[in-house]
Parts: sequence; structure tokens; C-alpha cells
Amino acid sequence: MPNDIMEVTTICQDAENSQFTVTINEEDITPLPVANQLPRIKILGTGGTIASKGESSSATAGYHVDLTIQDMLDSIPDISQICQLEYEQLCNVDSKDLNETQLMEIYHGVASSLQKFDGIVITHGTDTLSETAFFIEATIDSGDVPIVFVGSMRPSTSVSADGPMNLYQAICIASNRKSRGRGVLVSLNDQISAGYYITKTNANSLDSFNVRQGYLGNFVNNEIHYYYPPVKPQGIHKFKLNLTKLPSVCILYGHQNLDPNFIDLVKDHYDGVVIATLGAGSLPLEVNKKCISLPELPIVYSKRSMDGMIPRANLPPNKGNIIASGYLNPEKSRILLQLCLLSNYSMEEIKNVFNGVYGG
Ligand SMILES: NC(=O)C[C@H](N)C(=O)O
Repeated sequence: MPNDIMEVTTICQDAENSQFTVTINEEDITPLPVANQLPRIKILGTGGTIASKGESSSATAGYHVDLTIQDMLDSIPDISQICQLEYEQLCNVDSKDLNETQLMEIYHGVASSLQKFDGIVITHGTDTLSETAFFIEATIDSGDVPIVFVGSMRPSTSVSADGPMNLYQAICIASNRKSRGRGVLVSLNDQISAGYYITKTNANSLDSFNVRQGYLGNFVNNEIHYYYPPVKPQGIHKFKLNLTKLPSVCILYGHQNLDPNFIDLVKDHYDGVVIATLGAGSLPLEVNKKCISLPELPIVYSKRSMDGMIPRANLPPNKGNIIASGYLNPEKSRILLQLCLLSNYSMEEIKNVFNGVYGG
């Protein structure tokens, strides 16, 4: 028997329906689970469009959150042969309304489920899903347990609602042992990606999430195809979370003819600032001067552009308090800076953390 690791798996218990001849080495064989040995999966519900109802079947905007996890589960195929399920409704809101208290509830919901479950699914609005996913990856050492975020772009009432299939796939992904050791995942529109890097790039379409670092896998016809063996993103810095309030960090958006004094509006009200710079760290000379004149205020230079990164070489010369975001977009840079400040890191230590994503 060849020594390859199986790269294609099927959720379907009926192996004859698999379109693939799967070769596995003997060490990799797991017997088909009997009912009480099925993976234990915890769903944590937070709301979002996946839990929403609209006015009519053609409405894809103007909807409201109205479904519980149980309602959502009623709309998906039978999963009793795939996993043993438990769920908890942590909150039920549009993700624009998620605040720090609810973020901490999600953190505790995940942390307290890790020991008891083989996989965790979090239903979440797509608008801020990537922020929560990044936060959880940065604060929880999940070991091998897959943590799968899922949302939808159409409300449950719309024609061709995407929520049921997305949820079904997320549960299958969390239940599949090939998902182990991959950290925080996002499952949406048949694609599997790393929560650390994913970004919402389209405000409306089903193909709303994109990741330039590449999708990790694909879900087609009940089969999960991972493109790579288990791996977690490069440069993750794990923070120990204590229960104090997160430091406040704001994001400023750069534009042509930027007034250098815009920093003055926020400098006394926030512990740190992130600027979406015009290109790869470029800001008008006077704005750079203003930023470096505030040596106590950490300022992360991130980017307006969806793709690309901020290299350290593009920072202004006297860059004591200026930190390059590397590959992180402004909203992820904000969370990383908050966590660094919560940990009382020095400016140098903050730069080292951002260096993990090639910034610093
Ligand atoms: N598609 C969605 O889930 C968007 C929604 N506004 C939310 O983030 O809760």
C-alpha cells in the first residue's frame, strides 16, 4: 500500500457514492464512527444574516435577525449520522451591533467548549465575521479542535438562501478529522479559509469573502477537499486574555489632501491609532511629521488597498511610534494593537508582534 496521506475525504457514510478512489495508509484509517462515538460539535449562535428574515422572498436587503439556531438547524439536511450536536445562543444580533461584551462572550463560549467538543461552529454576521475570527485565533489556543465561522449573504426567507448550505457545510467541516490542526476556519460559499487572513471583499454577492493567502479547501457534493495538509497561519501571536477592558484603538481613513491635524481629533481619546494609508504606507509629509511628533501614541500604518502589505521600509525615517501593519488590514491591525496594548507591550514588543505578519 502506498504511503500517501489521504487528501480527499467524504462525509457521506455511503462510501460507494464517493466519486473518488481514496488511498490511505494504514495508520490513517479511522473506523466509521458508531452513534455515540460521532464527533461532538458545539454551535455558538450570534446572529447575522444567516439568522435573518426579509419582507419577501425576493428581498435581499432590509431584513432583520429573527431565527434561533434551532430554526436554522431545521432547514438543513439530517446530520445525525455526522455528529452529536449541542448548541448555545450567545446573542442574536446583526454583527454591526456586536460589542466588546459580546466578543468576550464568544471568547468564553469557545474557550469553555474546547475541552468537551471535537469541533466548534460559530454562526455570525458576515460584516464583522473576519474581526471576531481574527480575535479568536489571536487569543485562543485551540490545539487540534477546528473552530469554524459561518454566515450567509442572503436572509433565510430569500429565494436560494445560502445560509442552510453554508451551515451544513460548516458542521461537516467541524466534524471532519481532516479539519483538525488548522485553527480558526471560515466556511462560506463552498470555500474554506483561514480566519486569520480572510476579508469580506464584496458587500452583496454570495462570493463575499476573499483571501489572497489562498483558500485552504473546497466543499463540493458532500466532500471536503483540502489543498494542503493541516497548517496554521504564519506569525500568529497568541495573547493571554485577562478580563479587563480592551484598550481603545481607532481607525482613520487616509485620502487626498489629508489634514495633518486630523490626528489631534483622536490623540487624547484613544490608546492607539491605525491609519488606512493611501498606498503601501504612504501619507503626506506633514501627516507623517504629525504622527512622529506623538512618540507615546502607537500608530499603525495599514492600507486602504484591499491587497498588498506595508513594508517597514516605507515608514517615515524617525519611526519610533510608527508600526507597519504588514499584511493586516486596518480592522485586524486594530485588534492586534488592542491586544498588544492590553498586554502592556512596549513599542519594540508591539513591532515584534506585527513583524509576524511582515510588518513591525
Ligand atoms: N451578511 C451579513 O451577515 C451581513 C449582516 N449585516 C451582518 O453582518 O450581520
